[in-house]
Amino acid sequence: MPKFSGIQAIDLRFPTSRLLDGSDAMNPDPDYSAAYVILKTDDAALPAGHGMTFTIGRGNELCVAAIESLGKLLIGRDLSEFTEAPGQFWRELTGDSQLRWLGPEKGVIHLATAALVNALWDLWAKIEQKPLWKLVTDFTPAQLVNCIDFRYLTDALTPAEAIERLERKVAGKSARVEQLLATGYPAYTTSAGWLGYSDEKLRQLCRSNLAQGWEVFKVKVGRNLDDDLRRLTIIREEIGPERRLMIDANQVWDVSTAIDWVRELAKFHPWFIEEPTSPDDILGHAAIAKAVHPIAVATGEHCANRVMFKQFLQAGAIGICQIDSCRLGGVNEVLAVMLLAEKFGIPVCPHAGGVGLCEYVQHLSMIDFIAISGSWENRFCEHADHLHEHFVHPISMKNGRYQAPLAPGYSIEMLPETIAAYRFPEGAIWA
Ligand SMILES: C[C@H](O)[C@@H](O)CC(=O)C(=O)O
Ligand SMILES: [Mg+2]
Repeated sequence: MPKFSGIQAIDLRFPTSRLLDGSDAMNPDPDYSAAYVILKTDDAALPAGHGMTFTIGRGNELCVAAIESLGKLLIGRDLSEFTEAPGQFWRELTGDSQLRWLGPEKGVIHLATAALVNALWDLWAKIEQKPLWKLVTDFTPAQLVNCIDFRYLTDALTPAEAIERLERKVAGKSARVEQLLATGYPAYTTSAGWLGYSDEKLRQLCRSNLAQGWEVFKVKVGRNLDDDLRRLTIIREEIGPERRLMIDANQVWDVSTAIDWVRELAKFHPWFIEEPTSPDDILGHAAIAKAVHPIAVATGEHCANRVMFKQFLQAGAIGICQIDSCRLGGVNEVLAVMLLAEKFGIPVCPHAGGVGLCEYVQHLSMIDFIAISGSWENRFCEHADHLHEHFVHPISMKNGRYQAPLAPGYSIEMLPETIAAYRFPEGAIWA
């Protein structure tokens, strides 16, 4: 049986702040970055697993160090320990008694968990010669549930209930695979509305995105109310009154400011307000949700773990669940949150963009559609048009929809020339 034999953790940074791509009210100058992992086994005939976690620049080196510390737990273990009991393996990786003190299951150590766990899944899917979404949706309900650590969840969802809920979706799975392959998964774009872009650039990008077939748009708000009113007027002029529009404040407001500000913007009919306040304030989100109804409240890109998501759902604090492929501890924990969201009847609209996040989350939305919620109604996977050229198997979009990836793996492997050029600080881009 192959054993894990080596881990390489690499600091990759992309200078996106130079053009203010990705800028918002809280993060004015992000340099999209990846703490990138290559996971090897002692079987030279097997491919390597690739994974990454996402940061916005400074501090990426902390994730690299955490990946190196956590990665030592894998070395010498059999690959089959992961593939036969993925949930138990995940618990062991996140449960190391000394490393766990750094979280538990939050912050840098959990970002590192995501990079390693995602590399494990990439490796498994490559060995099975399937894209990740197909690997997971081919599981029986019991196999899928076996991927999840249910500790801290059973007051909301037990493994037995999860299996029973998944069983209900089995009959329609193959029809949904056909539908997905025929049309792709619905998406929305954030590319037009970064906060640092000029009004003219916002207008031009709305036009070019409409021409490419985009129907659903998200724009950044929250730094200055007059700017928001002007920018939302522009975007409504361009996309019209009917298309869906969402707004994202990236955590800048107190609860009462959020309520007042969103009421001022309500005339633009946003579908949801994203991250209106601290990502840890569950009751604050619940208060905002009540006050701004029927505008939904969305959060998740900074939601640390499945326990926090459980409470957001139990408290009725969110109308949209934004799983994040790198903030949660990789595929296993994302599956747990998607099952919880299904139980509470809340649509999953993953956070994406950054670098690599679109490549990852397309698989997760497809798993949700085929095997978990069985629906794409009111569900859109985020898209942003940056840095896809760096991937061996980049996303493919048509008419604002993600086309199902067909290459084996989790679509996250980067080109060797990218890894050489963007390595921080020694790569040519940074020299
Ligand atoms: C700093 C990131 O670009 C952030 O603005 C992304 C985000 O909030 C989103 O895509 O949503
Ligand atoms: Mg956001």
